[in-house]
Amino acid sequence: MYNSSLHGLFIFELITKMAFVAFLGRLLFVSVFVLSAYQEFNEFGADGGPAAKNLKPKFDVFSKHVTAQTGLQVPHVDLSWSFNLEFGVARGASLLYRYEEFDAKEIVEEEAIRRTKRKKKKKKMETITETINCVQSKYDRARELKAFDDTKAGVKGLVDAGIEKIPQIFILPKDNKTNEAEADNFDKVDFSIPVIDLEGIGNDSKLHQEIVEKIRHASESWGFFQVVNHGIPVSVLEEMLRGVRRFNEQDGEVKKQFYTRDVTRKVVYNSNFDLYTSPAANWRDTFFCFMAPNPPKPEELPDSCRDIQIEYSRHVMSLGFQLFGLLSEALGLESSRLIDMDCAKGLTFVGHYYPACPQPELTLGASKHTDDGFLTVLLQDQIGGLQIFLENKWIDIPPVPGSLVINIGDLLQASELLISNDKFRSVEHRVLANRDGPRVSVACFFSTSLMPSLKLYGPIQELLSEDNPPKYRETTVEEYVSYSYSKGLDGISPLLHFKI
Ligand SMILES: O=C(O)CCC(=O)C(=O)O
Ligand SMILES: [Fe+2]
Repeated sequence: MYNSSLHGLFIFELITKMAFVAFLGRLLFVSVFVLSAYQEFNEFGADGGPAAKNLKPKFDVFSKHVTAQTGLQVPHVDLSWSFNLEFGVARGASLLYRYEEFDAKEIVEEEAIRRTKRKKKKKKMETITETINCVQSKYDRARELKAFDDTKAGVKGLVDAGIEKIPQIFILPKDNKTNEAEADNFDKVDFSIPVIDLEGIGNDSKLHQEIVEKIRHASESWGFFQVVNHGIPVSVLEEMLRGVRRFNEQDGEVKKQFYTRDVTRKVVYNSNFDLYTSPAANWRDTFFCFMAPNPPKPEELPDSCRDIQIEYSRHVMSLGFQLFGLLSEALGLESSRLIDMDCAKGLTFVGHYYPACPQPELTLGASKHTDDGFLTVLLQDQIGGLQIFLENKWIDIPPVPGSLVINIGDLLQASELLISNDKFRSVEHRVLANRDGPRVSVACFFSTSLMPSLKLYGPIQELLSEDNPPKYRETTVEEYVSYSYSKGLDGISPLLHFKI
C-alpha cells in the first residue's frame, strides 16, 4: 500500500541529497500528477490504467539510478493508486503532454556521461597528486645529502662519474633570502681592491708609513686587499696549489681515509662542512688542519702535500706577524698590540678544490659569508670567481700572479670596532662556480678556531667609555668559531649573535 508520509520523506531526502536526483524527483512527481490528471480523464481500473502501466518502466529506471547513485533504496510505490491530489483536468493534460516528452532513459544516459567525466576529472587530480608526491618523495633531501656524504668522494666524485646535471642538493633555492643568485641582479662594478706592494717595507720608513696608510684605507673601505712582494717565493705558492690539487686528485681510496666530519681529527677532509645545515650545498671539497699552535706530526699530514703544507704555513705565519704589526699601526696602536692579543696564535690551514661545474649558474663554489677568524691570507689560482659584496654590489677579486688576498675577519672587526669610527670591516664574500676547473685555493685563517680557549675577546678595554660603550659582548675564539661553524654559511654574519 502506498504510504503518503513515506513518499514525502523520500522526496525530501532526494531533494536535499543531490541536485540531479531532486531534478529527476521533480519530474517524476510531475509525471505522477499528470497520471492523476489522466486518470481523472479516463476511467482507471484496478491496475491504474494505461498511464500507470506506461509510467512503471520509467519509474523503475529512475529507482535503479537513484539506488546506484546514492545507495538509497527507493521505497516501493504502488502506481495503481495514482495520487489523489487536486489538479484541474486541463492543467493535468498539459502536464501529461510534457511528461510524454520526457524520456527517462535519455536523462539517465546524460547523467552517466556526466558521471564518467567527473570520474575522469577525479582520476586526473589523483594522478597529479600522485605525481607531486612521487616527485617530493624522490627528492628526499636528507637522504640525498647522506647518500652524497656516504660516497666520501666529494663533488669531485660526481664530476669523475660524468654527471652532466648537478644534483638537486646543490641547487640554490630561488625563494631563499640568502640566495645569492638574487644578488646577481645587483650591479657588478668594474673596480678592483688595491694591490699593495710590500717590497722594501723594512728599509724605508716613509714607504713603511705609506703602506700602513694603504692598509688602513683598504681595511676600512673594503676589508680586503691583495699583497705582492710579501716575501713568500712564487715557487712556494705554486707548489702549494699543486699540493692541494694532488691531494684531491689522488687515488679515491687513499683520500677516503681522511674523509670525516669529526673535527677533532688532525686532518679533516670532506665536502661542505655545513652540508646538513646549509640551504644548498656548495660545489667544492675541502681539507683542513690546525697548523698552529699545535701542528700535527708531519706523518699525520697527507703524503700528497705534507712538505709544502709545512713550508707554506711557516711562511704564512711570518707574513701574519708582519701584517698584524701593520694593522696595529693602522689602528694607531703599538705595532705589537694585536700580536700581544694572541691574534696570530692559531693558524687553520684550509685547502679548497672547486671542480669544473656543468651548471655553474645554479649553484655556488662558496656561499656568501664572512670569515670568523682575525685575519685570512688567501692564495688563489688563475681561474677566478672570488667576489666581495659591498654596497649591494659584487666586486670581482681577480687573480694577480704571485699575490695573496688578505681580508679582515669577524674577530678583528669586533675587537677593534671602537678604536676609531672608521672601522675595519669583515666583509662578505663568495666564490662562483665555474665551467672551467678545477679551481684551487688555500685559505689560512689566523684563529685558534675550535681549540679549547679561555681568553676573552671583545672591544679593546682601554678605549671604552660612557660615550663609547661596547657593542659586542666578549667571547672566546672557541665559542665564536663553534657558533659560526654550527650555523654554517647561511648568509647571516655570526657577529650579530654577539651584539649587545
Ligand atoms: O676559495 C676562495 O677563494 C675563498 C675561500 C673562502 O672564502 C674561505 O675559505 O673562507
Ligand atoms: Fe672566506
